[in-house]
Amino acid sequence: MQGIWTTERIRAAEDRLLAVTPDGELMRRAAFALAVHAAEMLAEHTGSVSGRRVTLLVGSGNNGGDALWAGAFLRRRNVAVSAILLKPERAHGPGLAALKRSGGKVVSLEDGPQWIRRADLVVDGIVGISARGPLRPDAAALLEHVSAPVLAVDLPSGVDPDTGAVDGPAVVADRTVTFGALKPVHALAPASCGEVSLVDIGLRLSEPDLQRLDTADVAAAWPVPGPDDDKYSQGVVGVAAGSATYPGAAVLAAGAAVRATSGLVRYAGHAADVVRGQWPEVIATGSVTDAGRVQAWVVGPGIGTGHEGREVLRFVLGRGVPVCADADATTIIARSPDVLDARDPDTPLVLTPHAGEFERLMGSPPGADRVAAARAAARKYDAVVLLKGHCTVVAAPDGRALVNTPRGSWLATAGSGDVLSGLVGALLAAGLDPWLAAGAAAHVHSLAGSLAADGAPTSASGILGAIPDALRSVRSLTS
Ligand SMILES: NC(=O)C1=CN([C@@H]2O[C@H](COP(=O)(O)OP(=O)(O)OC[C@H]3O[C@@H](n4cnc5c(N)ncnc54)[C@H](OP(=O)(O)O)[C@@H]3O)[C@@H](O)[C@H]2O)[C@@H](O)CC1
Ligand SMILES: Nc1ncnc2c1ncn2[C@@H]1O[C@H](COP(=O)(O)OP(=O)(O)O)[C@@H](O)[C@H]1O
Ligand SMILES: [K+]
Repeated sequence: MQGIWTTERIRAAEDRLLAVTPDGELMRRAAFALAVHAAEMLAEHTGSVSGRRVTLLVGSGNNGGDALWAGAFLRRRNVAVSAILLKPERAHGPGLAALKRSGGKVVSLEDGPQWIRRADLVVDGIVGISARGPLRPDAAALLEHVSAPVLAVDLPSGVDPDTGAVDGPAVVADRTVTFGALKPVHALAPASCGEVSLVDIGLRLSEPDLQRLDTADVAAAWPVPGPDDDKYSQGVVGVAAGSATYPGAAVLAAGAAVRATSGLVRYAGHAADVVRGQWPEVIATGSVTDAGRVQAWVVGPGIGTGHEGREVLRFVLGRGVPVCADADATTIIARSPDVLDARDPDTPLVLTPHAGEFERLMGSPPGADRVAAARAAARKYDAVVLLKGHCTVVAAPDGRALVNTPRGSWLATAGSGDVLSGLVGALLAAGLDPWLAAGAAAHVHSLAGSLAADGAPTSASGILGAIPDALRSVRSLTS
């Protein structure tokens, strides 16, 4: 697991470290690493370092100080460094002195645009973890002139450090070099951060506020059959999805369950014939009441939100096994919360809303702080909540939260959520902790999406077809 800490926690840890570190030492550690990355980017984009032009955007805090010191280090490699000071009277004193000593140039805010346009690389030192609200107009105006690659110091300015939300003009970085620990912005705003590099400056932090699964975590968690297993022992998953008019959801959710784990998948609903035709290995029946025993249910995609759907949901919630309630099932729960009375409070429930379904469940949209939103829903429903979106957040009622950072946006295609619910259900049936099941499913789902797309649009069927390759790629770490 990768740990992610809020800026409040990071600031407290920095204060502890600053108290036992010589003055300026931490900033120099940070800035040296920045300069190394800047040189690497110059070499990558222009073929050389010496003689290239770097322009620093320098705010009034330590983030600007990092940029100024990095500029001084770059001068040693004969880089032409110019610094635009947003508040000259408040620029970081020692950093500015170091830049001037090294032969770096300070240019006025008015002349800034031409220096930005001529740069081979722009270093964003406008704001770091003390940023508040949208970028101020003078900083925002400078960004209009940026066309060179951008290296962000600690985080891309204009993006909220704790939520990743963007409200107005903001830096879009090619690379972000961050110090001490990952902050929420790095997991929640991947498109603004670009490639993220973490530099160790010696910070010591305890339990993270947010986590991200490593491929190795997913590999370790994903169930594989052993010598003593048979088709039943690995957990049988039941899928209650689709309808005669909309059989696609049933085919996709059941198919994802088939591909996710070995063992057995049952289907119950009005699309039994179509599911059987597509997946002969699935045992399909017309109704949940005669589906047979399962160790987890996936319920909801395409079942409708009327009386029959409600009764199907009530039935599966009452079976005493984990349930992944998706799509129409989340809408039914929002409209008729009493269906949850059928649930044994000790059996796991995973809800997988997209933003619209979340709004139905909670009465308001997720808003800028999606982690807090998912946590609130998890508490309210005493369920694991997987909040879908570009970055998917998974929160448990006990407060654990993880984020799945996507590889592009290829998953934004019809039916893709049905594939995800099949994956979650298969992992629940195998007995995984529901929070980990949801996180691991989201991880493999997005990996399958990017493998299926491979640079061109894909479809839910494509994502489904790429699940084996995604699992092979994940598992290659363990073999
Ligand atoms: N501490 C450490 O150990 C280490 C810290 N390190 C570095 O320090 C960084 C944190 O530095 P920091 O705390 O000085 O604040 P920082 O983020 O630079 O902001 C400064 C000022 O910006 C302003 N401002 C705020 N919002 C704004 C907006 N929307 N638009 C425009 N301006 C805005 C506001 O100033 P104001 O003008 O309001 O007085 C605020 O005070 C951290 O990210 C890392 O890079 C590393 O060196 C490693 C060691
Ligand atoms: N812009 C995006 N980038 C990455 N993933 C996305 C994006 N938009 C949607 N997704 C993912 O695609 C899936 C869509 O699910 P859902 O909204 O239920 O669609 P459907 O109902 O068509 O199956 C979710 O896993 C979601 O996280
Ligand atoms: K920055």
